[in-house]
Amino acid sequence: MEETYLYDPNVLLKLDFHRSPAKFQPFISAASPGETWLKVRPLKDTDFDRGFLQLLSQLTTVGNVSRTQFLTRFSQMKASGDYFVTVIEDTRKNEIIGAASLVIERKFIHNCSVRGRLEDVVVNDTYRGKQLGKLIVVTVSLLAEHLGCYKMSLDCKDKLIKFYKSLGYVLLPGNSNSMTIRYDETPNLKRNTTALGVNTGGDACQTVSLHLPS
Ligand SMILES: CC(=O)SCCNC(=O)CCNC(=O)[C@H](O)C(C)(C)COP(=O)(O)OP(=O)(O)OC[C@H]1O[C@@H](n2cnc3c(N)ncnc32)[C@H](O)[C@@H]1OP(=O)(O)O
Repeated sequence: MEETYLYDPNVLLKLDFHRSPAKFQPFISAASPGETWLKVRPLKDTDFDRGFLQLLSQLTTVGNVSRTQFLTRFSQMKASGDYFVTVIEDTRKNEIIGAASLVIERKFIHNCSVRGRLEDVVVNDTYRGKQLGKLIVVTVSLLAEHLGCYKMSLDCKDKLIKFYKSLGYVLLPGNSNSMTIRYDETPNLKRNTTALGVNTGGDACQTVSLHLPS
């Protein structure tokens, strides 16, 4: 059966991992991830059967997504051209073990420029601590630069700030608050209003930006 990539996989081979401040020991990259059985590549339409959604459920609630729903969303993302869902596969097991998404946002400002947002970063818990988190985040960060983004940002919990700082992301002074209004919970305007902007310690999110050298 023919498989479809979300985007051109060859673009990942062009990324220069020496541009990243991340310290890889030993050195690895998307083109050479350190093991013959590891593959860094764009999401494929067949990854429904490689445990992609099960992996995402280690990050947040996925729900009961059917194959049809998955394929419809995949087609929409591919048609838009602005979604770069990137995965790490353990080819021995035919299983997706890491993922991160770059979403391109098109702007009028800065001469109709584009910026990137880093979303949905996760590594299978049995594979953590082996540089794969760094590998997948650096891959999509370099991809953002390659695609012409003037900056990339992300929201994360406080405990991950150190991780993202080691990859070049910084908290911008006076401009690192993440604010959210949720529409998927029982409507309760008073509660939502109260929650906005309140620092809830370890669960609070921070906005961290990567400014790419010009
Ligand atoms: C923008 C977003 O999507 S934010 C959401 C991030 N995702 C999650 O929280 C989902 C659950 N967590 C995970 O999937 C993983 O822990 C990840 C993706 C955060 C990290 O994956 P790993 O493969 O373990 O990362 P990796 O091995 O590259 O570790 C890099 C460094 O970050 C540190 N680190 C990794 N995870 C954590 C954590 N949860 N808390 C604190 N430090 C961490 C490691 O100790 C390591 O430090 P070192 O280089 O000094 O030894």
